[in-house]
Amino acid sequence: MREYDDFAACMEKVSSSVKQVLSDGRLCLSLGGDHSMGVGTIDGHYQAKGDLAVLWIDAHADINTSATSPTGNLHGMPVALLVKELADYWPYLPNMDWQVPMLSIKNIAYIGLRSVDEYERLILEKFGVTAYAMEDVERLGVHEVTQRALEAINPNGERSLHVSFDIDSLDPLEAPSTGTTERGGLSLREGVHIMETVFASGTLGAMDLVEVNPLIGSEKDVKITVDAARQVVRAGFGYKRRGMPPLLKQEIPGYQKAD
Ligand SMILES: NC(=[NH2+])NCCC[C@H](N)C(=O)O
Ligand SMILES: [Mn+2]
Repeated sequence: MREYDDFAACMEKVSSSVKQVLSDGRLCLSLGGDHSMGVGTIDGHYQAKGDLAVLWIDAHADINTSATSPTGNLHGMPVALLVKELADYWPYLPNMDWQVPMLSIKNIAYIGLRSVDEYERLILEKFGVTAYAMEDVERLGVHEVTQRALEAINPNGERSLHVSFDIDSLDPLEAPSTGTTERGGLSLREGVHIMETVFASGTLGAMDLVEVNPLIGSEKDVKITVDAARQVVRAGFGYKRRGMPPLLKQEIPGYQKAD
């Protein structure tokens, strides 16, 4: 596993920071960076709120173990580290004793998949994971897919929702500055719609926005990628494309009473 020691040390800190923010009664937004970050953010969320629902929006399933990964890259493994159903498929991991896989694989749903490794596919099938790939977005439309995903993992809206949004879920035309682009992805509009639906559910506890890499691509590539990330995030926290009235003043300026 590449850069394992840094990962283990860093995630323990991420987990305790996220736990702290959520225990203070705030919402938590984590920006990345490598998607392996989800191990820390979701662990911290779980410790603060207990039973969670996780919406994983990604081109990839990120559910490889060290034994199935074709690359050894930790950003392809976070979901497998988090779920209890896969705990017995890992060797002993040094410096990860703080992390106990508590999440049920039944409480995770994917949207946007289009690059899934063979053993990842086997895992998704074996455990009946809720997974809406790009062909499902085409068939059902993004609104229906998002509603069904949320219904599957959080039917009563009682669980705190964690959204882990990988910018590579978007089409590389919309978000080129990321390490593992896959063509044929979500449009920015679809990404924004998913997050508007999440906001409307009133269940969001914490969100990750990951894999934005400003070292990849031209200045223009970086600009459109960061702007896409910004739009996705603000939709999740309540921004409306139809516009927002002023927060403080509710009178229209310039009014003069005719006499
Ligand atoms: N977060 C990501 N960009 N993940 C890409 C994972 C690619 C591949 N499935 C792997 O395990 O290496
Ligand atoms: Mn990912």
